[in-house]
Amino acid sequence: MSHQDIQWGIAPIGWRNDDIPEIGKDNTLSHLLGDICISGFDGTEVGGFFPEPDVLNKELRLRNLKIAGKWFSSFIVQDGVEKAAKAFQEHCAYLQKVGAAVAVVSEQSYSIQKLKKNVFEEKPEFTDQEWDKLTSGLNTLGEIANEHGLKLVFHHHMGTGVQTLEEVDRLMERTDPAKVHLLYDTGHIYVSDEEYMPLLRKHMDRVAHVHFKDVRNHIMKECEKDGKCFLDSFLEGMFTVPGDGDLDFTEVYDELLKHDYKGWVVIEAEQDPAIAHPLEYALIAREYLDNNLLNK
Ligand SMILES: O=C1C[C@@H](O)[C@H](O)[C@@H](O)C1=O
Ligand SMILES: [Co+2]
Repeated sequence: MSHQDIQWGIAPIGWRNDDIPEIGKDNTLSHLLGDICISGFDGTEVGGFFPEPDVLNKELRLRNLKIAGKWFSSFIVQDGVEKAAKAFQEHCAYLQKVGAAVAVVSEQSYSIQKLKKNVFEEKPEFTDQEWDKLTSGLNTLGEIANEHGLKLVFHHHMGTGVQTLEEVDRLMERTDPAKVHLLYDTGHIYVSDEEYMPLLRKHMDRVAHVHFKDVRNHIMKECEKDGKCFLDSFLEGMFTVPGDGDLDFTEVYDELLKHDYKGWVVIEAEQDPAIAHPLEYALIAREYLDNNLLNK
């Protein structure tokens, strides 16, 4: 159990957002990587605007930064696993070339993540048959990840068919632990279930990647009252970096250490960069981690 076993990253999502490409569109890769160095993180995840592996590797090497992983939207339930597997092969090949540890997978069949629907009430539910299709498909994708020296980490996510603890339970029960791991995202499970520790305590043995996303409670409540969609909720400021919201990350961190967690913890706080200065918020996170988790 040691601090050194954890690598600390910060996601590009505070600078540029793949779901709304207009926001922060002038923030370049150099700008992002420079800010990551200034705020003292070990690396990042790959954003949609990142270049080919050779170009990226040079930029990383010059700054001594690493890549943790990259998001992949699967549509196994809607389109079948063959189509997903083809795209996932390419995804994993890219990740292998940039030395990543994990491939982040989110099942986006019938997802309302990008739609103007009430994210607090209108999420999709999978049928028993769809669950079978999803879980066996994920095992197939997990084999592909393993062949590339990566771990498939499944991202439970607001507005999708795998959002609540109950749904994560079902997914974990029906997938092979050697092929499908879990990405624990504090912010998504808190907005979904209003608590974040039960999921971690229950599934710690499957957790192979972590997103530290903080939540501003009062904004979450307002967004819920107004029936906002996911994208509008984050544009309102529902999410922020650790130290600026209402979650207690000391509890989470203690649990990770207790179980000898070895892997990445990535700060991930989508906000509008025109409102929340990305470097300013990276430094808020840095100060919180240093004062409350790493040097206590
Ligand atoms: O890991 C993530 C990636 C984003 O694209 C997503 O919308 C965000 O909420 C998240 O947690
Ligand atoms: Co996340």
